[in-house]
Amino acid sequence: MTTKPLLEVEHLRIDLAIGDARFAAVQDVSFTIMRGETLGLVGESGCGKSITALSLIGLLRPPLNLSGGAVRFDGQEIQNLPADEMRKLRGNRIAMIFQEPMTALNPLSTVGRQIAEMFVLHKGKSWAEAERLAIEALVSVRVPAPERRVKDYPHQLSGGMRQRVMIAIALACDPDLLLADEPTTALDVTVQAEILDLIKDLCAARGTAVLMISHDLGLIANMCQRVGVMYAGRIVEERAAEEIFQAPRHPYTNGLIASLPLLGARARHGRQRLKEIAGVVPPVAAFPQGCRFHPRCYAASETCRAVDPVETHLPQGGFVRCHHHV
Ligand SMILES: Nc1ncnc2c1ncn2[C@@H]1O[C@H](COP(=O)(O)OP(=O)(O)OP(=O)(O)O)[C@@H](O)[C@H]1O
Repeated sequence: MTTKPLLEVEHLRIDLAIGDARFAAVQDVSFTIMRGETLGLVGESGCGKSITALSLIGLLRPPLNLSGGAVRFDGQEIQNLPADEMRKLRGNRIAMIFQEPMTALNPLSTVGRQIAEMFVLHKGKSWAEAERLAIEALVSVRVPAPERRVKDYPHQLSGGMRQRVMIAIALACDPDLLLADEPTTALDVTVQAEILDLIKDLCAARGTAVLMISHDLGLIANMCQRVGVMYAGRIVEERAAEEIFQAPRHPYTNGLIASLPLLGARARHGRQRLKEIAGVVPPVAAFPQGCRFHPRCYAASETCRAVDPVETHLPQGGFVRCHHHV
């Protein structure tokens, strides 16, 4: 018996409109997520990670639009779903948490009310029942004194507590898939680790699949079974997390790993200079011809300047998109 993926994304294309011109901000992006699996998307700022996640649940707005490819969720094509059906899917079966919970939470409503709303809207519960479930949801995300906290407004909570509330809202309806876009970037390092552990534990216990987005390869390596490395609107390498970390095949992945701080060395020497990849991700309208990474790549050749590399599928699973991959 073959198991079908929970999410299948095929040849996704997202266009950015500038005046009358259209530029592919994301092009030919394909990946799958199995039930209960955690896939990481990693890459520098501006690579297209967030807009990829937003496109999956119909949240792209002009000047961006999903212009090609297919998104199948649990066997159903959802890229052209009518808005009301997409709204039902969102929150109920696919949930999302963002970097800054303050922007996603309503400042004028108590956190208890905002969690309870999920049970009323999506599960048809009465308000009395939903308020009881909201307290249980706060217990599950390890918020102390939940009976008191449900009466708090978002601004009365710390950043870490707000993110716990967002997780409680996201997981309230027991979704099959959680999209987590830089969920800890705005938090202190110690709080970051607690929130990541919480996401990992809750999703593992409930069998929730996760698409985890971060610019931090270290975080992704800890959280994910498989990793897709994005550069300039493309996935350039996609493999099992341990393999990619031990033996990167794409020069960009190699550069990301080389720029990670080595904790041991830093502890010994106090400070450590990181090897950065020279240059920055170009804006969408200035993606280069040929391989989009070639202007920053140590291995670039004439072929790379002229010919866009295709995905080379690897015998042990996954792929790499590079003319000179190792
Ligand atoms: N509303 C918008 N209008 C114009 N360009 C946009 C808009 N949203 C995103 N972009 C562009 O699309 C590209 C991809 O952005 P995206 O936010 O997905 O990148 P990212 O990899 O998630 O980085 P970050 O972590 O900074 O969000 C970037 O070049 C960005 O400038």
